[in-house]
Amino acid sequence: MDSDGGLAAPYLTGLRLTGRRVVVVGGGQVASRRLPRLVEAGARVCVVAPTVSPALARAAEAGELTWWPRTFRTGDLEGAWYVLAATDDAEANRAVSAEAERLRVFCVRADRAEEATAWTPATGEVDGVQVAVLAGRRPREAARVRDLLVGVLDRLRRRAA
Ligand SMILES: C[C@@]1(CC(=O)O)C2=NC(=C\c3[nH]c(c(CCC(=O)O)c3CC(=O)O)Cc3[nH]c(c(CC(=O)O)c3CCC(=O)O)/C=C3\N/C(=C\2)[C@@H](CCC(=O)O)[C@]3(C)CC(=O)O)/[C@H]1CCC(=O)O
Ligand SMILES: NC(=O)c1ccc[n+]([C@@H]2O[C@H](COP(=O)([O-])OP(=O)(O)OC[C@H]3O[C@@H](n4cnc5c(N)ncnc54)[C@H](O)[C@@H]3O)[C@@H](O)[C@H]2O)c1
Repeated sequence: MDSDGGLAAPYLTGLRLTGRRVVVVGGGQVASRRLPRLVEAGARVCVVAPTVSPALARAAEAGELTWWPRTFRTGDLEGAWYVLAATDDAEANRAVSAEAERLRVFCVRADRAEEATAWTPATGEVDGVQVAVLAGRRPREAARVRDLLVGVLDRLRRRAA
């Protein structure tokens, strides 16, 4: 917990992940939604999960990411620059988050945002302009505002063309 009790707004930044190890623990719906952006950003992604979605299994087969088909163990975060805890097991998410904290690696926790050191924005891109929206733990609002902004950027781009 940060010194202000978690009330300050997060500090927005852009992680440059090319060639850097990112560990995603869990391979279900939430991990599958977030994985494509991480791969596109050039991260060396390792997914740790006993089972993964068909899309993640295909990405692993294609060599786009590494899949360790087992539950999380202490030591799995070694060398990671960024971590996502996205299992459906609160105890596993807690262990991932605690290990990341110990290693001082920023970590998203899909089930308990107030205990995480990073949050995932709703993102979009138009012609090299990236948009990232956080709406104070209101993910549907974040996605709605992202869609509005992408729509505006798209109209501006078409008008300029
Ligand atoms: C924007 C987006 C980005 C992405 O995920 O890529 C995103 N969540 C999305 C969708 C979504 N999230 C949830 C549902 C199902 C329920 C529903 O429909 O409402 C759906 C819809 C779905 O899954 O379809 C439930 C939910 N979300 C969080 C918790 C836990 C908590 O708040 O403690 C729970 C309860 C879990 C539970 O009950 O266990 C937490 C977070 N979710 C965030 C991001 C972070 C900051 C957002 C901000 O500040 O604005 C934050 C704080 C941390 C993080 O996880 O990084 C993405 C839309 C992307 C898009 O549409 O493109
Ligand atoms: N933050 C968000 O945006 C958001 C959105 C929806 C749901 N959630 C929450 O996120 C969590 C994950 O949701 P989901 O829909 O992706 O779940 P899911 O059931 O689709 O996937 C869970 C994954 O976790 C893996 N897993 C289970 N125990 C594990 C362990 N010990 N080590 C490693 N992997 C393990 C499973 O093999 C599976 O791949 C849930 O707590 C859910 O409530 C968060």
